[in-house]
Amino acid sequence: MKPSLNSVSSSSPSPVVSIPTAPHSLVRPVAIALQDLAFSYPDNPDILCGLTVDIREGERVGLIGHNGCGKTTLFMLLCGLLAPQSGTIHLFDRPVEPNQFRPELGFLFQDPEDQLFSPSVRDDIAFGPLNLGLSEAEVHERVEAALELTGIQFLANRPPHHLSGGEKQMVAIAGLMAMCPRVLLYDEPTASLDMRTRRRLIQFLQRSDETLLLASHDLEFLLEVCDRVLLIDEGRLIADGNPVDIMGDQALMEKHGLEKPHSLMPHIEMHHNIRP
Ligand SMILES: Nc1ncnc2c1ncn2[C@@H]1O[C@H](COP(=O)(O)OP(=O)(O)OP(=O)(O)O)[C@@H](O)[C@H]1O
Repeated sequence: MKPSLNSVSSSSPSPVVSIPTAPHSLVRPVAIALQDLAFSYPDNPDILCGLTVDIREGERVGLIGHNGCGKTTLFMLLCGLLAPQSGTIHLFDRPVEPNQFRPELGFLFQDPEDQLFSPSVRDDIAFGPLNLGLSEAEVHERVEAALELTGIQFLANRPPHHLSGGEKQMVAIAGLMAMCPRVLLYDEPTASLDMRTRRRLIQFLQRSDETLLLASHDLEFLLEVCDRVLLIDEGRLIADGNPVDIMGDQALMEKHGLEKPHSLMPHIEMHHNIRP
């Protein structure tokens, strides 16, 4: 199917490649609503310029774009760690306020070191639920459930700072899951994972019911997990829709500094030069 060119925002100067995703996603309530979002750092202007997009509950959305296009910045805005210069962000119909804790939102940082600090993995996972004011029994239940969900029971008593990068990543994910968030932001979640752990994460995300927004340069990973992709460049939404159609569009991908994933390339027959 060829992408159709539709303008999805009246303030957007150029058309956005808009490719419909599964129709059932249209009837679910909106989890994240961005309206004309604009953001500049003091010494770095126009990181985001009028971004408008709705993400519905239960969608698994990949966020793609070249290095420095503003993916992590967008996540920090969604968490209220940064405030937009203009535009609005709503999470389940309530505006996101700067520095306001929203337990329904979880953010996996690009570097898991940034979110692990307790003496043991179990304590680390318990930290968030304890701060929600839950009873000891409820905290215990959530920690055990998160350990099981992520398959890291064997790490429960280890100090987080003695773990490998991939193990730390899974502990950080367990810590998020123990908060029972409805929306999860994952920033480069496969960056330090080996093939087996990456596969485990893919299966885990494929089974998850939460709304997911995943920023990644691992396009094969996004193809396996996501039902929708947003391509951003120069602070704007360039394409929005079906992952295979967007990532399979070589001209579109190359124009925005990306490469069509290998699995979407036409099959190339390999000829082995075998000498008798
Ligand atoms: N605190 C800051 N002050 C000034 N500029 C910043 C700051 N943080 C990030 N930037 C710049 O903002 C731009 C967007 O950065 P961001 O980290 O959001 O990009 P990204 O899309 O997540 O990149 P990557 O794919 O490399 O992780 C980059 O040019 C970056 O150098």
